[in-house]
Amino acid sequence: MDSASQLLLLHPTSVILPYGHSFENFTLNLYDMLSIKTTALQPVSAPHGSMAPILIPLMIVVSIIVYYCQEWMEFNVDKVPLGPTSLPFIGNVLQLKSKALHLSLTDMAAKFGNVFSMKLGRQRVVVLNDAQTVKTAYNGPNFTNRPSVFSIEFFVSKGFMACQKKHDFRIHTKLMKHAFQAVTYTSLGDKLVEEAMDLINQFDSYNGDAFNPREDLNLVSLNILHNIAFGKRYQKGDTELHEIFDYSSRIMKGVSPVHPVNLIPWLQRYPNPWMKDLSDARDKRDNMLLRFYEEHKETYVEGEIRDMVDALIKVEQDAEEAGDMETLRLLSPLHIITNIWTIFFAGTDTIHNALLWVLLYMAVFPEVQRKVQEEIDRVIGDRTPCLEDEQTLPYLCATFYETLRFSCLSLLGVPHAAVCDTTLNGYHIPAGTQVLANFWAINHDETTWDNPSEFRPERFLNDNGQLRNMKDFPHFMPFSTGRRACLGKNIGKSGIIVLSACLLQKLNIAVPTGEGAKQPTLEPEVHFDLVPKQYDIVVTRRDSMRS
Ligand code: HEM
Repeated sequence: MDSASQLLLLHPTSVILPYGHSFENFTLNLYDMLSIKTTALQPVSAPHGSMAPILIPLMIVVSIIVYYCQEWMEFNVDKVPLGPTSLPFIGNVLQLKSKALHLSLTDMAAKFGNVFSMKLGRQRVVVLNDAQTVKTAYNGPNFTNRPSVFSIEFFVSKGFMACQKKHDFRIHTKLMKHAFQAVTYTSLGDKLVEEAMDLINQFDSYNGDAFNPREDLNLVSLNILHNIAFGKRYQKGDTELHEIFDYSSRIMKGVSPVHPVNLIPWLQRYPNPWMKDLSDARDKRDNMLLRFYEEHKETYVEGEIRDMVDALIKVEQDAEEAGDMETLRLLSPLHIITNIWTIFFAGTDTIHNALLWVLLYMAVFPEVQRKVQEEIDRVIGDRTPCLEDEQTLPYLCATFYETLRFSCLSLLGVPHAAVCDTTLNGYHIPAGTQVLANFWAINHDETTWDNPSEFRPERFLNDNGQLRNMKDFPHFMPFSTGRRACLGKNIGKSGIIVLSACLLQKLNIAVPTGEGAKQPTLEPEVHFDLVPKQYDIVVTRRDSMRS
């Protein structure tokens, strides 16, 4: 989620971090807020004989007592999931290691149980730490909402992401699935190969010197998603690409839960620089995407679906012919571009992040890379890889799954919210409470995985080297589960597998060697997702190695 979230993604006043939003920034911002509040509370020299010197400390003490009585009631009377004692204003933020959020949450689960709660700022958030509980919650009807956050709704109010009405959400989902299917059956494979070939040429240009692949992979993932969504791809330096980067990064900052407009609600109603910046970014995005939409309308040819915009124009025309006003209501140009942009935003960062992990693991685990290449040579040979090859490359598929499990790039998924007052594992969860799944704990659970701290694609294969049935891994859900599970799962999987096949057919990836070479670490950086720390690799042509 979230570019979105990091998807975008997307989340609230309080406390959901958007995809890609650094957790470190989040905690720092809370400290800043706190220092502002404490400064604001400094008594300004009280007049002689005033009661202020006694009253203010007394009020503070009473507030603190009331705060802890409320917390005691929540745990012992309301029976919300147990959790660590919090501090007023900042909640449990100080107990979370910003550099190892996944470990902090897992430690808390060991202490308070697989369903625990904590406070982020003033909001109580419930964290689910085992596969069965996540399935119970996410596969049922009571946790299908997303938390409500002003700035997220500001950007996606016309789309499925912020939709809280069951009926409308169902229509949105049907439309989105339609858009995805249309793209999967058109030229997805060709688009992936085109990106892979450009990337190989780009890597060639480094002539075997060490380099950081982050920017190149960013462009590749943006191009894949933009091409699927709007039928356009870019070269480094294109003006339109800069505009996209510009408004996307402003939107990313804007959807942060600690953005001033989320923290101080009256800012949402009066003109101020923060609201102006949000409006400006939204206008730039909408103007560009509405232009793309109009261009598509003018050049649309019945029966030829070039991308998601065409797919939804077709549904729109079909609905017009059938007089289906119910569907048309959610197919205005603004609905169409908002939904497609959300998918673009959600997919770009996750693909980027997944590719970064794949390249890192290939460099650090050369034996795995060798096995992947041996399979590609045997099955594909010199032919250009295509979408259908996914079925015949079990070792590469297993490596993809192991990459998702081991890196746990989607650490907490996208936050859910309770639709109504409900219960989970005997605990009371009030309506609107945010719920997070700790996928790191699930992917590294020693009771379900054999030696989870080892990177071993073979765990997904049977004795004949074929992919095991995914039913053997009911605890593995890298794309989450239930009605809000990842919509781009197939594109994500095919995208990474086809790109990896193209790259590893032609290239060897290694860690830099020699004096002063920077060695990569497998430790992640905690954004909302888990992202590899900056690293360098060395890439050489396989054919040049053979000759
Ligand atoms: C390896 C790549 C990917 C992984 C690991 C991944 C994982 C996830 C996860 C864990 C969620 C949260 C689901 C939940 O809230 O329960 C999610 C949501 C989502 N993902 Fe992905 N994702 C990937 C790629 C993509 C791509 C390529 C796209 C778009 C083409 C995409 C679009 C979305 C959307 C739109 C949502 C929000 C769905 C909703 O709110 O109903 N994802 N993804």
